[in-house]
Amino acid sequence: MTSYIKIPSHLTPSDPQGSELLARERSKATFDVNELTLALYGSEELSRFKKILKILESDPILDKSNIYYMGRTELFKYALRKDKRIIQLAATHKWNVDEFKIASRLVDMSGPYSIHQSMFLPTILGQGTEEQKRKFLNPAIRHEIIGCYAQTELGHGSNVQGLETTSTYIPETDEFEIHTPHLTAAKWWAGGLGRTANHSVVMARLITNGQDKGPHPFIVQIRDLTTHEPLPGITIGDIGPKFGFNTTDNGFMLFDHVRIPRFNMLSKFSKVTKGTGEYKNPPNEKLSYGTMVFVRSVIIFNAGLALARAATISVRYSAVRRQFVDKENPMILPNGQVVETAVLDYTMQQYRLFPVIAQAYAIYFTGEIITNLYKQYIDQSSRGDFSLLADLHASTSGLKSLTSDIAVDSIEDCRRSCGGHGYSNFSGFTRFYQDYLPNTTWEGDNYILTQQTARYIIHSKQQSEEFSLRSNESPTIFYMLRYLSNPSQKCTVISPSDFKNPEVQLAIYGYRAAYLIARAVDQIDNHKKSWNSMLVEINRISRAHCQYILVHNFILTLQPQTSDSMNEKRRILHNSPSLKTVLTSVCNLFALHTMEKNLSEFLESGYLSPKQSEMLRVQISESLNEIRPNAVALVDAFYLPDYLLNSALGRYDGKVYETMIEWASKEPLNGITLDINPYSEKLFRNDVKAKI
Ligand SMILES: CCCCCCCCCC/C=C\CCCCCCCCCC(=O)SCCNC(=O)CCNC(=O)[C@H](O)C(C)(C)COP(=O)(O)OP(=O)(O)OC[C@H]1O[C@@H](n2cnc3c(N)ncnc32)[C@H](O)[C@@H]1OP(=O)(O)O
Ligand SMILES: Cc1cc2nc3c(=O)[nH]c(=O)nc-3n(C[C@H](O)[C@H](O)[C@H](O)COP(=O)(O)OP(=O)(O)OC[C@H]3O[C@@H](n4cnc5c(N)ncnc54)[C@H](O)[C@@H]3O)c2cc1C
Repeated sequence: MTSYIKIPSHLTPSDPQGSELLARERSKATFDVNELTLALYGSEELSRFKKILKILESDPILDKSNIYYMGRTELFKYALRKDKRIIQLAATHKWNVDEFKIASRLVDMSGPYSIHQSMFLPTILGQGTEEQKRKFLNPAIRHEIIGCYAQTELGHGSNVQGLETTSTYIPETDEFEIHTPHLTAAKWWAGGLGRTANHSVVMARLITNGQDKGPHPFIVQIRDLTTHEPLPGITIGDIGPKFGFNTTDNGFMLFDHVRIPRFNMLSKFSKVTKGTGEYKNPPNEKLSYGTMVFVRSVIIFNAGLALARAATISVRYSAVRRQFVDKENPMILPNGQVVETAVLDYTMQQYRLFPVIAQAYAIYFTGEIITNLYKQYIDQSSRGDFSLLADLHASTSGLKSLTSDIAVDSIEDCRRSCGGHGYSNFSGFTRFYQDYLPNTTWEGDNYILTQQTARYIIHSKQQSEEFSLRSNESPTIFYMLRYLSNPSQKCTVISPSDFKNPEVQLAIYGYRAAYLIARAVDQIDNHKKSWNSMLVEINRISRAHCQYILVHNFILTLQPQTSDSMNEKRRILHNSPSLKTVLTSVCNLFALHTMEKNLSEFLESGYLSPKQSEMLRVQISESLNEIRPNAVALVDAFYLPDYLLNSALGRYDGKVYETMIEWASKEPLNGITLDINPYSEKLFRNDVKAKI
């Protein structure tokens, strides 16, 4: 890339250098970083990750050094080029789906094909018959057709039952007619629709024999495969600039009585019979919402990765950034020189950043568990057993909401923890934050989704006689029985270190959740409170329940398991006392910091006393001290390469200042000649200064 300013090459940052500071941090670690990385990835995935990284890093088309200077159109073209390149590389190197996902994660830019891969393919896979898969899935996997997922409309997104687009069965021709009856029925937001897709999953109300059967998925070809023009009766466009996610062409679409064959209704679960138009009910009414359950489970896992990334940048930078001399405890180099204190040594910075490391680990482990639960559901449902669906829907809804909220808040906290440089695009936070942000809205607005979780839990409590039976089918709410059966118990903590006991932590979380649930049920059942009047409480219930799940899963991950049930990753963890020790500190910090952030609810439940809450704070400070020597190593273990981070602040080698000035010298604004005379006619001369 072109530099427009020559930076004097003899200048280096004042000592100590960033690389030296990070090396000192790394030498303090009490555990083997490589071992923890292996326990997170597993040896097979790690070696695939390294192999793919090497390919991507050296590919000129996937070079990221210019992207901070691009505007929307240029960025979009870059995104299209890189999407094509990944597909070509996948073919050359024969990548499987997991390898393809690794490459997409590393390249880290939503693109015109993202929704094709994340929603169009999974919808056909999950909702199509074998015949439909042969017709649509195989060419879609080969990217011979490119699809999008058009569910949301201009007037409705959250309320799927309120969608207005219709798909009416026409027995005479054995077709469906897709139509947009009102402006509010215009499809809106679909990723890849604006300029790219030639096919779409369209969620439309199925009307047959005059009866409205509600939203169902249909495959509609929307553009000509040769000219790429919209097909007759279809109007399509890009919806315009957005807060972020500008590398994807989110689009709008209107249908004017467009006919498609009956075959194109995805019919794995519900069908319309040829000629009679008879409707066959699905085994569960909500199976057509299946793609949303899948994507929500992916969002939970991705929240852990986003937190790991934010923590990596901010912790490394805080170890390099120095500000003021802490006179009571100055930073002294091996040569005796007193230097300014690394900002990571300020306890306030630790209190802001170390919980983010803990959130990343906590959500990563739950992400893995939810991914496995989803796989188990898919396995059972292929045999006609849908018993896990209600619990899976409830837990993915609440966890998607909680984890993406945590991630959005923490990414911004991490960015601010980098001071002024956090505001520069070179921090690696700007596009990352903008592109992450819609995770709190898409795939279900986070406040709406908590109603799904709370409703499931409240129903379970209301049917408490059968609750014990149902809890066997409901792996995520079994805990409640224990606490509901003895509501007057008190927390047993008598000293700060008692808070480190996992049983104590689970009891505190369990009582608080059970208390909120019992109180809401009382308000609804005995005081006839309306659902709407209870929405704030309902949100609290879902969050309390999901925080319990996160803490529970972290503790479970660290507990000894029978060797048969242990996979390679868990075996590495359990065979290493030093890993278990450091992750136990991280787990404690997650549990206790989350508790402190929600202290009013724990106190209100009466289970925790004000005296105990003081001890809680003492123990949090203790946990921060435990983590301090391992902070950099704990983020290094995430193994997020510089290629992914694209951050001057979070570089592995600590060369923060050298990179900041080098990247600034490439700002194209530095290359244009300006006429700043306010009286001259010309505002700009676009001639570029001599290139260096
Ligand atoms: C070769 C290359 C291969 C490459 C492969 C690469 C693969 C990469 C994979 C990567 C994957 C993902 C990456 C992540 C990127 C994500 C990008 C996402 C982009 C954004 C896309 C979108 O936003 S699409 C639109 C999403 N829209 C929504 O989410 C809408 C939200 N609203 C709803 O879901 C519903 O309206 C509602 C749940 C809020 C309410 O529904 P409804 O009114 O119908 O129901 P009720 O509330 O009355 O409930 C009735 C009962 O139904 C139960 N229910 C509801 N929903 C579900 C469900 N989904 N599943 C199961 N059950 C459900 C509900 O609990 C009620 O039950 P009962 O109480 O028992 O009656
Ligand atoms: C970047 C991006 C990409 C997207 N990609 C796609 C895509 O590819 N395909 C697709 O189909 N869609 C897509 N969407 C749309 C997305 O799924 C919806 O925007 C989302 O589901 C929220 O719905 P809404 O916009 O209707 O919000 P609304 O429901 O209108 O929400 C507005 C406000 O009302 C509140 N609210 C609404 N109802 C209730 C209630 N019952 N109780 C309490 N509060 C309520 C909400 O909490 C929110 O604060 C995308 C959106 C974005 C931002």
